[in-house]
Amino acid sequence: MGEIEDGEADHITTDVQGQKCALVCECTAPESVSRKDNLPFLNAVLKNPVCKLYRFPTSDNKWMRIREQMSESILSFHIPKELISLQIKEDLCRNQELKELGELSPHWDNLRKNVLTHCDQMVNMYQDILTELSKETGSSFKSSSSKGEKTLEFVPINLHLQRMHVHSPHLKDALYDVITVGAPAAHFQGFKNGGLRKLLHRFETERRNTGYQFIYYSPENTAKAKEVLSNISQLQPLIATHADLLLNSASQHSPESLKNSLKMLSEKTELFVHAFKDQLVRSALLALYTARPGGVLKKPPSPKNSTEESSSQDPPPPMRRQDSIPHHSDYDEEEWDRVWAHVGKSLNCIIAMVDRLIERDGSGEGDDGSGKDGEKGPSLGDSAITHPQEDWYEQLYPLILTLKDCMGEVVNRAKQSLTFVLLQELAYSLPQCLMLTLRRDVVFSQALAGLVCGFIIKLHTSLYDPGFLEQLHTVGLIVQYEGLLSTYSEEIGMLEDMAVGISDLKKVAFKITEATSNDVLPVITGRREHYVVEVKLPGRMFESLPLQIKEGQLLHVYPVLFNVGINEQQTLAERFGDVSLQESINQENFELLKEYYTVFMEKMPPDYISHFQEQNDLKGLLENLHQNIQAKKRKNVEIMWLAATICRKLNGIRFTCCKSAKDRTSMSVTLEQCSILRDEHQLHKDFFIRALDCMRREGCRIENVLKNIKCRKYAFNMLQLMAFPKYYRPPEGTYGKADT
Ligand SMILES: O=P(O)(O)O[C@H]1[C@H](O)[C@@H](O)[C@H](O)[C@H](O)[C@@H]1OP(=O)(O)O
Repeated sequence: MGEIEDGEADHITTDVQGQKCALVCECTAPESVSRKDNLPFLNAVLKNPVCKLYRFPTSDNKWMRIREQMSESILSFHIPKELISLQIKEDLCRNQELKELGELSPHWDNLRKNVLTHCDQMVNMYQDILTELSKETGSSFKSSSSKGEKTLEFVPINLHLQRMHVHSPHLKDALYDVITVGAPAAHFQGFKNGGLRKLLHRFETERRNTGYQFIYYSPENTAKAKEVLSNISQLQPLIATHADLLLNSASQHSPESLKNSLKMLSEKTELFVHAFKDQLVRSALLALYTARPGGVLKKPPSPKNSTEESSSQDPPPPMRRQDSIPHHSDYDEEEWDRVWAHVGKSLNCIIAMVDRLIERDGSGEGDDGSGKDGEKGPSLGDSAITHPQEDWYEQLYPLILTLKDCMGEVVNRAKQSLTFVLLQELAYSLPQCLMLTLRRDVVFSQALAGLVCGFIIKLHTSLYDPGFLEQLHTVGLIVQYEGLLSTYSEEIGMLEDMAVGISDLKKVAFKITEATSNDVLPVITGRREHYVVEVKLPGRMFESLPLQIKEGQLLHVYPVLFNVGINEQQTLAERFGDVSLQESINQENFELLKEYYTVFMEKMPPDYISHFQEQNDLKGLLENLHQNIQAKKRKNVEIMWLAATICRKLNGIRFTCCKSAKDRTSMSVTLEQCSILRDEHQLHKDFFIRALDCMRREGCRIENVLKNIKCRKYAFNMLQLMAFPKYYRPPEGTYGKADT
């Protein structure tokens, strides 16, 4: 398999007989190292800890004590359930909007009916999955052997916190966390046609080139349509509430309160008006116009001057070629501008009226009703003529009604036109399009469960580190994934799924709130393009946070993935297959990591940076990583070590993944742990291999194998191991045929 050439296969195992490091004891008690008051919070999400204690010699012949801990998380099930509920809501809402699209010409109407049938089926499927998952109360672990189960599709495989706590004689205690989890992938759908990265690309290319019977909107524009729809649905009720509050202030005749209410109303209305500035709304309105019965243009609506990238080059479908084709001029493009501008004008009327009321209240003078700027809104009219003693409520009420009406009109038109954009996305290639959405949801759910788990643990361990908290709200957190998948056979598809799932995590932001009850489980809000995960902290912990975080500032994450296949399949890929997927993933993610580093250097305070630079040579490490990625060396595990080191130095969240997070992952995390002990805690160099073997033989990871497949053996055979890089081979007696 190649690795023998290096002269490394003389010993398949790295075990040194007779010279064992000491595994002092096993315990099941949760870790007691961090601040005690944080424990209930962490214990609410971590379950079934397995602990192992070791004692290893240091280079100056003292002893270091190591506590290794591995815990499951109830977030494995909680997050998928939260997410599926949200996705059902989002899809139900979209289906409703499709139904409310109004009258369409027969072609579009049939298309819509077809889309709705499939979308309803899809929602039913999500509901069934949610029902099944809800039966799993209290579950916190999905084993590797259940990875293909349909009802557990959204649940991450074998998710654990792998923690190493080091007490070394001369150094401060240190904690090293890695989240271990099976690569987020759609095992139930399988990998016959590849994974998301390829499938999405292929789907988009085909869709772009098959403009027949629907209008092509780019993924960016479809996403924009969803964003505007979501903004509308949030802003409209908010504006209505602020308008009612303004009326309330008016009836109380309170100038201060009136001013404040007006300020809020103005801000929200401006946001609302701004939301429609997009050219997409304009082009979508025209498109919808053509899809109404009789509303046909000579040409399909061309988004040439709009944000649209390309439109169908194919001839319009037959039903467009009617004799009674109206001219472009039949469509009054300016009507939208008028409707839209009415909202702004209505607001101006309200502002003018409030100014006038307050002014006259103060001066007791009369008014000619002409308004300050002389501009009259759509219905200000005679109601602007007012007197000091008049009821403020009476004066404002009709204006508020007008604002709400104008807003309703805008919302109605924009909603329908943008829903029409969504119909185009769904219209092509049903039901493949929905299966692709399902696949992306499944993969994302697994990735998100891991991320939330990692975030909460990171927050818990670094809660009293001011540098970390500053970084959290000014820069955001790097989340680094180490992938060990091969670029051969099925694992290509897994890696393609994983790459998209991890990249989709960019759409997630965190928000920390104060827990008001004992329920500290995270809550998710949002929709597919943008989710917010609310993490609740008990009062005392919440109080210690910086103001920006307490005020609800969104905290962002920057996911990066580096993959290096290490097994016999990777040897085949290198010899006879293709490793370009791994190469491009590593190259692309290196750029992302570099970008993060640049922002980190720019945004963190100068004092912090100068201290940071004294301690770390991040520039050098990044350069080294870059060179290793460019070098295109086989099984270059240096890439993983460098990426992990950079992540640790940048205070990031570490993940290690392979197909099941059981065998290869166990080899990698144990190697990482021992390498840290050697490089950071003066582990005696003669004991490096012994410590490694000891951990693999008796540590938490062999327990992980046991809990997954009920057998205490890593699922490797001798032949496979010959292909593994040297330090990834477990000791004799710990591997063999296992029924996985
Ligand atoms: O935890 P993994 O490394 O993904 O487990 C693999 C193992 O590496 C491989 O040798 C073995 O043949 C199996 O394919 C394992 O995967 P399972 O998902 O079957 O546990």
